[in-house]
Amino acid sequence: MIFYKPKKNSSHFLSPIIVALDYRDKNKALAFVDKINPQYCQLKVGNEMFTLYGPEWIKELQKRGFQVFLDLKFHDIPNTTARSVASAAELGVWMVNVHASGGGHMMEAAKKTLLPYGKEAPLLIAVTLLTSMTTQDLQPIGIYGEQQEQVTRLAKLSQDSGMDGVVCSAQEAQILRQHCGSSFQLVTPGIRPLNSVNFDQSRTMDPKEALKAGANYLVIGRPITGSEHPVQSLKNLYTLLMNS
Ligand SMILES: O=C(O)c1cc(=O)[nH]c(=O)n1[C@@H]1O[C@H](COP(=O)(O)O)[C@@H](O)[C@H]1O
Repeated sequence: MIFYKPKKNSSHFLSPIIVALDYRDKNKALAFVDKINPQYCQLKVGNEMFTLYGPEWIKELQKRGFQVFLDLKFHDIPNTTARSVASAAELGVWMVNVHASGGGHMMEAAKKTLLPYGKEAPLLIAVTLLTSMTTQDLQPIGIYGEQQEQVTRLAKLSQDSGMDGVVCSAQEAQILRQHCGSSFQLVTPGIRPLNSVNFDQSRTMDPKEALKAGANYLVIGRPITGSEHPVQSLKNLYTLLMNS
């Protein structure tokens, strides 16, 4: 099993699991977080919890030793996006993301703003095509062709614009490995262990298969946080991946 580096040039290694902390209630989130160990996973804070609880919530998680992926999917003009990414860096988060469809100028500006942070800069990741979307969803938004073509096009643009990696579905991991090489980070939501419900996700994959396909990180929310025993579900997944 391969472990992954937390920040560029760091000698510490991280679990491949990122748990999406999509809770409305902070106390419910803490009831889970306080029973797990940072060795098992990193934590992703998205729009729901950040809107409610802000930077203090990030600090609470960092105080407990967790690396935080701030998933606010910035998508704006280059100047605004760059300043937002710099604000994320000020929070000391481990990973932050933007939407690749914001374009090359936007991503380059975001990358440039992180230069002063050197080794302390968060990993900067671009979302390609949301894992809830299928080929049928593309035409109404003016994109003709297959989902995989769109993901590949945006992943290459992201790499050329200096991103450390992309968010994609694990279904595209293998092809992106071929196009983008081995050091480009592939962060894959839509992870669904056998017998779990897809909900609104379309492009899904089993966790072991996702790692085999070339994903670096597996983003997983409801199959863990919505399960009857979230702590046990996380530990089981960790053990499964470590023993594979
Ligand atoms: O950027 C993300 O994290 C993301 C991108 C994407 O394409 N698909 C996607 O599901 N996500 C996030 O990954 C998490 C998936 O959660 P579950 O579907 O509950 O496992 C959610 O927090 C989403 O916001």
